[in-house]
Amino acid sequence: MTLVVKAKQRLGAFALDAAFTSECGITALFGRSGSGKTSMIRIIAGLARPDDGQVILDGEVVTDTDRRIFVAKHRRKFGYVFQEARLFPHLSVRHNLSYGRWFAKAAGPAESLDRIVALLGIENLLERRPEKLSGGEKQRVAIGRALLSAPRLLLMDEPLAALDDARKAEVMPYLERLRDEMDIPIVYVSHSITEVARLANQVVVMQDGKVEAVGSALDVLSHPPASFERRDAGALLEGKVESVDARHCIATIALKSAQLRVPGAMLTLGKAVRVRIPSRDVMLAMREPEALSALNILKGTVQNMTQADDATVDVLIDCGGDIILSRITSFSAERLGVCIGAPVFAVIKTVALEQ
Ligand SMILES: Nc1ncnc2c1ncn2[C@@H]1O[C@H](COP(=O)(O)OP(=O)(O)OP(=O)(O)O)[C@@H](O)[C@H]1O
Repeated sequence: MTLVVKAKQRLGAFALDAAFTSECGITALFGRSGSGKTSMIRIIAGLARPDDGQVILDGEVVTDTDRRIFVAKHRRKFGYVFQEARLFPHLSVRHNLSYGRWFAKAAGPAESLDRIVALLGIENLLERRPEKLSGGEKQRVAIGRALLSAPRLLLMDEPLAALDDARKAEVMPYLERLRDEMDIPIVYVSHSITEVARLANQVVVMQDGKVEAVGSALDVLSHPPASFERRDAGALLEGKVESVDARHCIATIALKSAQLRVPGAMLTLGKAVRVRIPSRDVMLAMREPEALSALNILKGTVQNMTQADDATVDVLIDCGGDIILSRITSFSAERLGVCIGAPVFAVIKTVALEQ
């Protein structure tokens, strides 16, 4: 599946001028509030016409301003999930789901209700009305309803933004299953680095109506573009659970060549996981530190250094093919003599497991 989007649109004082191509899996549209993510998704959905642009899914043109093609939104057979679940309050969960299916009849073979219900873990909710569901449960039903309409593409606009952290954590594994088990491409709008780090295969970073960076999640997040909130900068790495020390609740994750220890006794051996290491949580040492409480100290070589406005330096460290980012003050960089090519030790204070 390939989605090609090119769009120019003037919205009051705001000018959208963005283009990207995405392949299968989850493509995250990521960026600050007002960067143009929703405007972009509205154009893909057919909820808005660009002044100039194209939307092409797998070779089928659904918008082309030059050729005056604009397929109406209900004929695009795209599914939508919004921030609010928007379920019918007077219908049970089962009937809300059937509503999605009813649309699918025109669209082609529908996914089996049982499969979707099991995928989203909503078996026990089928007879309930939406008012008796938690926010996370409502959102899972909304996703189920969208999937049952047999969409060719699923558009999700901040689907977790209205949920608290506990509900977000509840829904996230279902989104992962959706990504891994359903053959439906997803465009996922978010301004949460945690969601993007955990879910996205590809990331399109939006800034002031333009695409600032595009690429695999691992690449884009580990080489953060200028617009990234500085607190969001960090490395995203993939690895496998190599061993679990149940007594100490510590798992060892094997990366390309480095190993990381992370808290977590419940992990399955061999499971593929992602870890995110915020750059502000990585200190540098020029000699191997001893007797530290930090679980992870990686040896590497400085590959690049970028000076920021606030008297800090982002240091890119190559640890045998695993790239770690460290943010230190310019003062520390000078005092330690950190320079490109220097051997260093990265002392990692926290590792977030995005399993
Ligand atoms: N119909 C409109 N008329 C005028 N300005 C608009 C219109 N729609 C959107 N805008 C402006 O376009 C800009 C981009 O809005 P958009 O909703 O696409 O951003 P976003 O990245 O999705 O933001 P958020 O994360 O806050 O939802 C904003 O400055 C918004 O005020």
